[in-house]
Formats: sequence, C-alpha cells, structure tokens
Amino acid sequence: MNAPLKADAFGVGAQPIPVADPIIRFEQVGKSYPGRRGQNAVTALSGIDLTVPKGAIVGVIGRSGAGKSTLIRLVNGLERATAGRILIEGEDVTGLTEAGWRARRRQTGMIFQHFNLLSSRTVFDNVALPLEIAGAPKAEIESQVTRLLELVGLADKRERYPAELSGGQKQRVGIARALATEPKVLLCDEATSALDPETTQSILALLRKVNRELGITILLITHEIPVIKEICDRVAVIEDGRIVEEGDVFSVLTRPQHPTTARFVEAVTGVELPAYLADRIRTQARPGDETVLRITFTGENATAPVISRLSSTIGVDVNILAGRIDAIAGRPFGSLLVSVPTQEPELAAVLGALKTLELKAEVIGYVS
Ligand SMILES: Nc1ncnc2c1ncn2[C@@H]1O[C@H](COP(=O)(O)OP(=O)(O)OP(=O)(O)O)[C@@H](O)[C@H]1O
Repeated sequence: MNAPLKADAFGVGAQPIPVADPIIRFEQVGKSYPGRRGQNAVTALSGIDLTVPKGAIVGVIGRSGAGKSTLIRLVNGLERATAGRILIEGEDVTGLTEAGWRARRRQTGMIFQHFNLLSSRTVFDNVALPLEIAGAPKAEIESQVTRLLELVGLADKRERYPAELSGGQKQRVGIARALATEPKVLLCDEATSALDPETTQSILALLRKVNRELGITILLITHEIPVIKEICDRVAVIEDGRIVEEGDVFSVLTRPQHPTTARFVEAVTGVELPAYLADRIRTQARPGDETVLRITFTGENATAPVISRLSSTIGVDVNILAGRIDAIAGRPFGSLLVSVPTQEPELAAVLGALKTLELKAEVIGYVS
C-alpha cells in the first residue's frame, strides 16, 4: 500500500494556510464504480486522506485516469463515496440525501473544462440561472449578476451569447455563474485545460483574485503542473486512485519525494542536455575537457548572482550550456547546465563556492 509521503514543513517565506482549519476533509475515502456486463468493478479512489484548509487554493494533480474527476465530484455529490467519509464545514456529507445535496451545492460552485454554458441564454442569463433556481427576487438577481460580471471583467458582454465569446470569456462567465449563490468553496475541474497559455494566465489570476478578495476556498484538479505552481497553496499528487504525496506547494515542488511528482516537476524545471551536447558528452574526462555541472536551484538559496560570483570571486570562466529557471513564491527554482574547467584547483574552487551558496551541483560528464 502506498502511504502518502508528507513533504517537509512549509517552505521558507511561503505563507502557509493552517491545515488545522479544514473546510473539506476526506477521511479514508474510497470510490468504486460497479462493473458493467460481467466486468469487474473499477476502484477509482482508495484510502484518500485530504484536508482542504479554509481560504486555501488546493490543487490535485494526476495523469489521465488517476481519479481526479471522481475526487472533485465527490465534493458536490455528483458521485457518492463507497468508503470512508467526507466532511464539509464539519458536516459529514457521506450519507446526504439528494435534497440535502441540493442545499449543500449552493455553498459549492463549480467550473468546468468546457465551460458548460447554455448556448440559448445570454451571458447575463447564464450567470442568473443559479439565482433563478434558488428563487431569488428579480432585483437581487439584477444587482448580483451585474456585480459578478464586473468582477470577472465582462460587464460589456452581458447581452452576448456564448457563441460570441472567446474561450477565456466563456470561462469568466462560468466563474461568475459559479459564484452567483455566494459559495464558500469553488471547485475547478481542469478549468484552464482548453485555453491557450496566455488566457490560462488571466483565468488563473482571476481565480487568485476570487480566492484572495472574496475569501473563497478553491479545490482544483489539473494535469498541468504550471497551474499548481501559479496559484496553489497546497498540492496533492494522485496516482491510481491514491494520494502519493501531499503538502505545501513550495516544499512539494522543490523537494518532490515521489517519482510521479518528480516527473511532473521535471516538466517545468528539468533541463535536457541540448542535442549538440548529448552527442559529445563523455563519462570519463580526457585531457583538456571541461566538466559539465548541473546546478539545481531550490529556491531557498539562490538569489545570489551565482555565475558572476564564480567568475569574479574565484576567477573561473563558467559557460552556460542550457538552463531553465522559474520562480515559486518569488524565489528561483530550476536548473542550469554549465561547463567549468576540469583541472584543479579550479574545479574544487567552483564546487566549494557552490556548496557555500548551498546549491546542489552534480557532475554529469565532460566535453571538449
Ligand atoms: N462512471 C464511471 N463508471 C465506471 N468507471 C468510471 C466512471 N468514471 C470514472 N471511471 C473510472 O475511474 C477511474 C478514474 O477516473 P477519473 O475520471 O476520476 O480520472 P481522471 O484523473 O479525472 O482522468 P481524466 O483526467 O482523463 O479525466 C478511471 O479508471 C475511469 O475509467
């Protein structure tokens, strides 16, 4: 059985939201779908322990089929757990009746990858729909929808139809609609997967605003690590229906403990050997070869201008071969491939200086 690996304590400088104040709590939750026509039942989730702290943005990342959709659908009763229990605001919702779920769903907005707007309704009427269903008076609907369209930046599109909007605008309508009943929690089901990178950024910024300014807790599922990196406070990595790693984003992304997490992280920080170098790199040094180092920036140490420091203080020429440096919570995070002299004492001086800066450096080969 895969025990969840807890990441280290909160990263330096991150602003952790106390896990002690949960708004949603999964306790040993399992979900099996019955088999069809003689086939075995499908275990989509098992042994899920997950806490969503009040006010946080929590991301669940996993590959296709890992169980993400199932997990998020359990939170608004679109699926029912077959083991364990789920607590929302301290209420055990596991055995709720459909009527109980209807009331609960007003507290929980949801947005979708393909927006799920009604094509025959205008933007205004799409956002108004949950309020109409809740029986809100007309004047309240008018003021609430107007306020929400301003919040999501679509005040000028209120009479448009979904077909007249871009993908990003459609998702803004989805967000406004999800917020119409003033939920405490917003569930996001691959909300940016159908959008281009620039639009993704703007939707993520809007979600962050919704979280920070309205205090709405967000639980999102994604297969994209940049989404986690951009806006989440905490992350759970899910594989084959189990959480294999969970913790605050900074710790999990900078020090992944599980191979699946490491593979996701590699996608944003890993640096491949450039092809021209991969063909030439040797495992044994020949006379005159330079040493190729991979320097890993873990964010806690690396605000120092490393390369210039190596060049200026120890007088060693450093060639940058490839690199990928990103930032989490404003701190550099990623890796650089450099070549430095192989002879001593230069190499020892370089490795010593990197050690002083608390940067991880590995020798990955030699090139002429
Ligand atoms: N209604 C269902 N009936 C039977 N099996 C299902 C049902 N829904 C999901 N499953 C199965 O449960 C497992 C988890 O599916 P789920 O959709 O939760 O994963 P996912 O991580 O969201 O995948 P994707 O990113 O591709 O949507 C899969 O093996 C899937 O085939």
